[in-house]
Amino acid sequence: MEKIIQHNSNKVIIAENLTKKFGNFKAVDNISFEVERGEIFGFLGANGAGKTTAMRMLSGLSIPTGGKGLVAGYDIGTQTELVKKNIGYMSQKFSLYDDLKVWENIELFGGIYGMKDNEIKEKTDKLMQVLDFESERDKLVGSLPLGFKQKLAFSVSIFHNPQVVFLDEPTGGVDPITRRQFWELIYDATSRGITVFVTTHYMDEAEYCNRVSIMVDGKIEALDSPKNLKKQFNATSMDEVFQQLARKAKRVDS
Ligand SMILES: Nc1ncnc2c1ncn2[C@@H]1O[C@H](COP(=O)(O)OP(=O)(O)OP(=O)(O)O)[C@@H](O)[C@H]1O
Repeated sequence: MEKIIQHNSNKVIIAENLTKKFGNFKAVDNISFEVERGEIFGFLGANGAGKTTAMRMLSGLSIPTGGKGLVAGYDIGTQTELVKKNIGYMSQKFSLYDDLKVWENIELFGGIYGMKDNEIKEKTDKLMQVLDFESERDKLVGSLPLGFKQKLAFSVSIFHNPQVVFLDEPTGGVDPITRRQFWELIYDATSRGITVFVTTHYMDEAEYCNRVSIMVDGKIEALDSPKNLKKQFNATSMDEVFQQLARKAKRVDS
């Protein structure tokens, strides 16, 4: 099937009036934005703002009820299998198998993405070195600390070298030092041209992004670099920016 965006296009994600309704309720309400290749794009919003719903649409896991989107050059409404092949995805809910060993998880996901056995083996060796995980290779993933699991899950999500990776609260529940180590892996991925689209509730992480959008009740209320957003909202931190916008939310969610 013909690609809609040219290979040399620098826009890896394009959302145009993207909307998702559940019955009459607009979980995602007409959002538009573009993300450039190699960018770290932070996708912020209070609980229930619509982040996960939007991210699931962009990942080919849920069909929009309105508007359109292109991810890695493919239409998220009609080419979901191609979208899924060209992206990585990591969330707290969709992650590694606890009852498989580290190397077995890598082999499994590499295989799902159509990688050849020798390529998987070679890259696994390299990854174990980079993560300093050689002594964990034969351990069950379920026995690893959460921070280790998150680093491994991220590495597995980009193992097939996708154009873009979607991370839904990838560092939930770990301490700031472990989160910082995780972000080193993110920077390394972007230096190899992988685009990172990340949701987080941690405002220190928002500061690490090239640009940040903030959703309120299904709509994008602000979108710019952390520096410009602070200027625009006359704030000293992203936390302050976020608080000013989140206060406007009418939607109540658990
Ligand atoms: N399948 C569904 N059917 C009906 N309503 C839904 C469905 N999925 C999500 N919603 C609602 O859509 C809204 C947005 O939910 P979503 O999970 O996208 O928010 P979020 O910004 O990711 O929140 P959180 O930070 O809590 O994960 C919420 O009000 C939620 O209850």
